[in-house]
Amino acid sequence: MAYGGPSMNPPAMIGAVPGSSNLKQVKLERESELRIEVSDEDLKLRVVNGTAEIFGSELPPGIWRKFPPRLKFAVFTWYGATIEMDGVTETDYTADETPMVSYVNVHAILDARRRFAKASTSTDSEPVQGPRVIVVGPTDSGKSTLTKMLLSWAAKQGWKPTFVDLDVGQGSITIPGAIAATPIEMPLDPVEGFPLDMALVYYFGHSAPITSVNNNTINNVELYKVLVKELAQVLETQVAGNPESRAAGMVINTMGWIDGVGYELLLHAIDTFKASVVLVLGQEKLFSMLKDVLRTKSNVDVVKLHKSGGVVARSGAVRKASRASRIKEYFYGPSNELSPYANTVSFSDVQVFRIGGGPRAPTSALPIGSDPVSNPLRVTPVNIDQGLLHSILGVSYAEEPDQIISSNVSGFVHVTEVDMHRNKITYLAPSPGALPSKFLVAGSLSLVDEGRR
Ligand SMILES: Nc1ncnc2c1ncn2[C@@H]1O[C@H](COP(=O)(O)OP(=O)(O)OP(=O)(O)O)[C@@H](O)[C@H]1O
Repeated sequence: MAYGGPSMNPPAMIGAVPGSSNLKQVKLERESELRIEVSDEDLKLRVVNGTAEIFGSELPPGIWRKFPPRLKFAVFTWYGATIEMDGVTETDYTADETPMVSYVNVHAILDARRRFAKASTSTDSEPVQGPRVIVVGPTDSGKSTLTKMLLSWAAKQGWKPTFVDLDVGQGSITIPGAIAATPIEMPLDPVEGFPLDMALVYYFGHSAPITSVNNNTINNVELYKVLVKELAQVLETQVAGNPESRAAGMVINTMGWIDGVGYELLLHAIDTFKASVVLVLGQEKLFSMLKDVLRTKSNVDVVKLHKSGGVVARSGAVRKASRASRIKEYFYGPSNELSPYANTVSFSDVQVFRIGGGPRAPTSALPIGSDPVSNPLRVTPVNIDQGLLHSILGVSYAEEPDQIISSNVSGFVHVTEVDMHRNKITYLAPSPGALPSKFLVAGSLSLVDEGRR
């Protein structure tokens, strides 16, 4: 099997379907895929013949599915299929060189380990832990995509693995700026993505551990580590009481930041989650560094995998736009089918906090002898004023302000109006009614509301 770089074959088209200018059929040979970037309009697609899957999730035969604008995905077939599309794509081409066989081989090994762990549950006093897989690699190496495949293939076989998302840049469970985990009980829907109802979410509040806001560098590396630890500890307790989820293990997605502090954070995540399999996508250097540093740990396997030629590289601007659309998706749904609820409350009904000392103060602005580095874990009340307009705030489950760092959030609100005359704040929330808590957490994430997409 050959895999690696892109192989752009002219679409193996059966041709336009008579009677409709936008209908076309594509015949896919075994182990090939149709790579699609949806244009600015929805695309409809169905499997006419054979079987095909999108990132590990099988498409039901004959049924039209609608894919929203700008979605990038591949329809892969193991044994051959005919696909029908209705609509105009930005791009679509078939590729027969994919790393899918190596990915499914990894799945087979994980499956065997899950079975071994499950069998041990009933016999051993110290049950074996199922595989804890962490997917690492540079930006745009296909980490999220491989994560989805491994989860969907596992769920298809009846496992309920836990998905852990540490990528605050994209935030696939809820929104960017959050780290979260959720059990996966069914293959993932290619449009809806990850289920939200059982998610355990911590709000970090920034799109990267070190960010720049209004030309000020904000270093929240400590906070990131603390939240990763909190999440790991809670999952550890949950898994300890649940043999099914312990045997199924975890699949952990990480940020594409792999140098310097980013590398340290990867090691921190590997250690904190006690990862047993490290999958390194598309980078020789990272692979050998990790292999070397983890060589003394006999229970950790470091595996190198090829990046798929279909992964679409995104510029900084595209990433920013995709973060904004991810946040909109949280409030409006993937196909703009939901309506968030607007609520207006008095300033006194809520308390907003920020974690960390904000930007570093220049030494010259501080009293002599004082430390220019502010406490990275300090929880400070925030005055409600126009500065909060457009902010995305996490609704904390904390009962007291000093529990804010260690508390998960019930969801997010988007501040759409701050009325300084009436001391009222208006926000959008995904569900109606009063907020489950009055403690709100602010970070540097915001969304300038352009209304519905
Ligand atoms: N085989 C493929 N064909 C078409 N599109 C693909 C394929 N694989 C991945 N993509 C698309 O490429 C984009 C980037 O992939 P993905 O999000 O998996 O990369 P990543 O490494 O997780 O990115 P990040 O650096 O943001 O974490 C996504 O939009 C994904 O749907």
